[in-house]
Amino acid sequence: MAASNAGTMEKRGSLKTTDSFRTENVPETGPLAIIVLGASGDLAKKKTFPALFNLYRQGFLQSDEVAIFGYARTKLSDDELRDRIRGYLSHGKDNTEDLTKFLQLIKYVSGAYDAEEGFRALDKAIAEHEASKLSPGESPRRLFYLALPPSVYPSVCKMIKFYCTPKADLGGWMRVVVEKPFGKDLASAEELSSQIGALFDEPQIYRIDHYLGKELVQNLLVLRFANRFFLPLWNRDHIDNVQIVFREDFGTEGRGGYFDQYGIIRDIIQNHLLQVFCLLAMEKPVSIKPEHIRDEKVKVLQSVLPIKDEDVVLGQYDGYTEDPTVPDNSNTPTFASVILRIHNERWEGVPFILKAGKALNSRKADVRIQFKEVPGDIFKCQKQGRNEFVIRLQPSEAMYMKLTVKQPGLEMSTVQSELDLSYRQRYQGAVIPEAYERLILDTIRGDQQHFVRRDELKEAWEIFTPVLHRIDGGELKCVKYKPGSRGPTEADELLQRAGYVQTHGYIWVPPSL
Ligand SMILES: NC(=O)C1=CN([C@@H]2O[C@H](COP(=O)(O)OP(=O)(O)OC[C@H]3O[C@@H](n4cnc5c(N)ncnc54)[C@H](OP(=O)(O)O)[C@@H]3O)[C@@H](O)[C@H]2O)C=CC1
Ligand SMILES: O=C1O[C@H](COP(=O)(O)O)[C@@H](O)[C@H](O)[C@H]1O
Repeated sequence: MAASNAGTMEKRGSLKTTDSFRTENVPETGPLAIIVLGASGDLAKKKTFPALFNLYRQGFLQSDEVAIFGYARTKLSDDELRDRIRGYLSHGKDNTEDLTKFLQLIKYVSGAYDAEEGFRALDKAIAEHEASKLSPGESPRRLFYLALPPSVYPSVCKMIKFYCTPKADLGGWMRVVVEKPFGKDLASAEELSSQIGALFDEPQIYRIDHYLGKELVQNLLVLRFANRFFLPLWNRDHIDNVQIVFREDFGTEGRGGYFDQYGIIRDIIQNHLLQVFCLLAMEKPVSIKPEHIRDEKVKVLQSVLPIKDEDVVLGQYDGYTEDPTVPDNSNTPTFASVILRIHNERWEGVPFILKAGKALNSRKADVRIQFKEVPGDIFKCQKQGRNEFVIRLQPSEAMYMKLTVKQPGLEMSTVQSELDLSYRQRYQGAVIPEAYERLILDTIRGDQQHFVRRDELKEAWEIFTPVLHRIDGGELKCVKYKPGSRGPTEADELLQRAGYVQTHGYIWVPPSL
């Protein structure tokens, strides 16, 4: 969030659990400890601490109840950790009062991820904070954020369960946020789920997928179920094909070692794009309660047919293997286009094309719903293009409908135009929160709506595991593409085969203010 937006932010009162979303019978107030495990790492400095700072600036975290603890193996003093993260919070304005006060809330404890000593020291530091802040009738709240490689989740979860659980007589809660990738395939994800599930109940586990925290992703259910327009059209009778696309204009720079073990399907498609897919394709939930929404997501995932090889295109950009941490013979895809087909009454025959790539020609993520042609084309305008509803998730959040209108003037000719809802123009001055900010706030409030439930994750892995095993086994190969391009031409051919008809000569330009 831009620092310049700070002026438009409202200060909020102390955190309260929202009744309509309450998942546990928890006390609403009491000292709050946020523990960032892996505090020395990349995610912590780039996302977790900035999100916490933004929550603090907006008054969602208050000095009289919150303390933040960083934990990692690296030996650091409190001040050294603060100096490491300062630059990621300040946006160039180094010593604002808010920043200085926020940094003072942070303490650092160093220790191993599998030894009790460090976790006992962490527990002691948290307990001191709680003892100093606890008032009668209140209970401590502990939020553990695992900004760590998944390989250490089991041991870290054991340590926090055994050494950092608040004393039973104090009540309160403890919640654990785990990052993706949650496993590498169905079997490993299930094993990890069992290990963590043996220690914590499902309402304590927050499997984060930061795409679920993006403004326009959160808008999808509202769009679909609060607008009469869409209700009758959102099905196989009217929709021809759906694309969910993620593009990045940079490669795996600095993350090659991690990326090569996972690839683009595990990094983006199996989680981020599949979550968007669920929200687009699921049936209407009974209510907006987290469990009702997640029940519907599971159902639609269960209706996805096995992926066929001919519905997959894999790519790897030229130069990817030049990274010294990537093997020369790597078959890891940095690009993939995969068609999902749903076997149900609403979607039979409608391809959902999920496409993601690194080192492409642009950075954007959007959803493109292409409608079928109008029967009985009396204006002979079919060639000009089909109706499309496009949801631009990022950057420049927007949604627009491509439609055919009469060209202004004396002639009766038609032209493609759009109904455009560009957020920057329509909601001037509004602050769109960072995904992590929103999701951490949800965790504090006990709202699991935007987190992935265990059975949902299992279904997601069921869909992709056969393809992933075939890639890992070298049976499905990547084609090369040029960095800075659209990706492999084979992906465009796949799209055409799926029935997508491109509108030539039409480009949507985000309106300027
Ligand atoms: N970075 C990003 O942009 C994103 C990351 N994620 C996920 O978030 C989690 C953290 O990511 P990120 O911060 O990039 O990871 P890092 O590689 O930066 O690791 C975080 C910290 O974990 C410790 N660590 C690193 N490797 C190991 C290891 N093999 N064994 C034990 N400890 C280790 C290090 O701390 P120390 O040595 O001090 O203990 C390190 O500072 C991962 O699950 C990642 O997939 C998800 C989305 C985006
Ligand atoms: O989870 C991940 O997401 C980022 C892209 O996130 P965005 O919010 O900037 O779209 C991606 O770069 C990274 O590879 C992946 O691990």
